[in-house]
Order: sequence, then C-alpha cells, then structure tokens
Amino acid sequence: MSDLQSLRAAIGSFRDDGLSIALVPTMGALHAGHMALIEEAKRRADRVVASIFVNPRQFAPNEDLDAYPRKEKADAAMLEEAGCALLWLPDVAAMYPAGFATNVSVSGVTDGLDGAARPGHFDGVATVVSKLFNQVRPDVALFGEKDYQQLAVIRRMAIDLDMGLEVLGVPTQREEDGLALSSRNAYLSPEEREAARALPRALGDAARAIAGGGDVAEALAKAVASLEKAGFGPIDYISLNDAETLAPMKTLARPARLLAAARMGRTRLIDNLPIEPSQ
Ligand SMILES: Nc1ncnc2c1ncn2[C@@H]1O[C@H](COP(=O)(O)OP(=O)(O)OP(=O)(O)O)[C@@H](O)[C@H]1O
Ligand SMILES: CC(C)(CO)[C@@H](O)C(=O)[O-]
Ligand code: BAL
Repeated sequence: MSDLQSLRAAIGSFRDDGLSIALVPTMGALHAGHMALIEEAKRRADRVVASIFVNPRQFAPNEDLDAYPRKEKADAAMLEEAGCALLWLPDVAAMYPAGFATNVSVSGVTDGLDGAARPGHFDGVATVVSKLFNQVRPDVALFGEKDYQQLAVIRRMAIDLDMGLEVLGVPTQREEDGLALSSRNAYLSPEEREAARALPRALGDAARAIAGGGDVAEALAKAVASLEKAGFGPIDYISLNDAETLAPMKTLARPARLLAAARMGRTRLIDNLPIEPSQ
C-alpha cells in the first residue's frame, strides 16, 4: 500500500489485536540478503512490515538514483511468499511533500568511511528511516550488517532520539564465492562479477592476519594491493575500526570491524568482517 492513512489503519488493527510489529526497510530489488532479514523479523515479531522506497535524499547528484534497479512486482511476490504481512510502498511526493525542511543528522559514527566517501548520504538515511519508524511504529527494526556503518548510525539515532524500538543487525548473506549479496551486483558484467570475489577474499586474508597478531598497516596495504591486482579502483577505503564507535584503530585492542569500499568498473561495492582480539 502507498497511502499513509491505509498504513495507519492496518498497523492500528495489528495493535488492536495485541500483535507486535517488525519493520524491514529496503530499497527493493530483493535478494536472499533481504529475505534473511524477513526470516529473522518473523522470529522477532507477530507481524512483519517491509518497506520499499528508493530514497532520493541518500543519493548524491553523481550517484546511481536513476539506474537503481526497480522490480516492484517480483519484490511483492517474494514478500508475500515469505509471509510478510504488509508491504509499505510510499512515493517520493508523499515522503517529501513541498515544504519538507527537516534533516536528521547523526555525528561521530558518520565521520569516516562511507560518511566521508558519500557526503550527505547518512543524513538522507537517518531522515528517511526516522520517517519510516514514525509511520510504522515498529517494536523492532532489522538491518543488514553488510551496511555496517548504516546499522551503527541507526542504532545511535534510535538511542539518542528515544525512539523506543529495538534495532537488530543480521549477518551478511553471501554468494558461494564469498561476494556479499547486493542489489548493485546486478550492475557487474560477468568478468567483473568473477573479479569481484577478490573483495571478500582480501578482507578475509587481512582479518586472519590481524586476528593472528599481524601488523595492521601491513595487512591493510596487502589487501589494497590484492584489490588493485584484481581490477578494483578507486579503493575508497579499507580500514580497521572500533566495532561500536567506528573510530579508526591502528592496533587490535578491542572488538573491531574491517571495512572496505571499492569500485569495480561502474559498480561501488562495500563489505566488512568482524575481528575479535584474542584474550
Ligand atoms: N547480503 C546481505 N546480507 C544481509 N543484509 C543485507 C544484504 N544486502 C542488503 N542487506 C540489507 O537489506 C536492507 C536493505 O538494503 P538495500 O535495499 O539497500 O539492498 P542492498 O542489496 O544493500 O542494495 P545496495 O546495492 O543498494 O547496497 C539493508 O538493511 C541492508 O543492509
Ligand atoms: C535503510 C534504507 C532502506 C534507507 O533508505 C537503505 O539505506 C537501505 O536499503 O539500506
Ligand atoms: N544499501 C545502502 C543504501 C545505499 O547504498 O544507498
């Protein structure tokens, strides 16, 4: 459904029946990564609401808003098949009517990584996710760890603004060769798709080296070299960061996340892995 009045009525009737609600926000072109969020949502709440909205405010003018894949019919069928109770499909004019003038901006966790590489991106994400939370008023909302910084931003926002819901992360779903599932993988040519496996491989090698006590800078430099050799470029970042605050780390002193963003042809791919310090 696409109008807020109908959404509120449907949510109201779930609430009248005493049912809990999970929200899975997406931009559509659904794949098994999204479906893992739906499955986890079903375990966490009585009713699952999915949203599909390609949010113009989180794309910079030079990014792929127009090219972004749109597959509403197939998406709706997949969601119904998976047992999703409601699909929320707002349109741009309803989300951002004339006169819209509010921006939600989270600082700190947005300082580096995609926050630096995509200026304004996380303001767009925080603003639209605030709206989705206010529209659906879920008990729990689920996000993928593939977009690890996004998950950290939304967690921070929900706490800081007393949003009164649980924000849950779901592990990254991968292809057989390790590539993280992503709607943007559809942009890759067969040759680029083959070469793209170097990204999870480079992250895995670096994560193992760092977890085993290896020098962080050396492991990161090696990862950059292997990505360049595979045809990635430019590499926006490959970086070791605190798993919670996302502050950059030079040594493995606390639970960490190894995060990367790099371009394969016209496709920008991101990925990340956890690294735990050994006791
Ligand atoms: N491989 C994956 N595993 C787990 N969650 C995922 C995966 N891919 C996407 N998600 C999650 O699905 C939600 C919706 O993401 P989105 O619709 O942008 O899909 P996407 O595949 O990440 O697309 P994009 O190509 O834009 O990165 C986000 O919370 C995202 O982290
Ligand atoms: C969370 C989200 C739906 C907000 O537009 C988007 O950034 C996404 O799909 O990850
Ligand atoms: N999956 C994150 C949304 C974006 O890249 O715009």
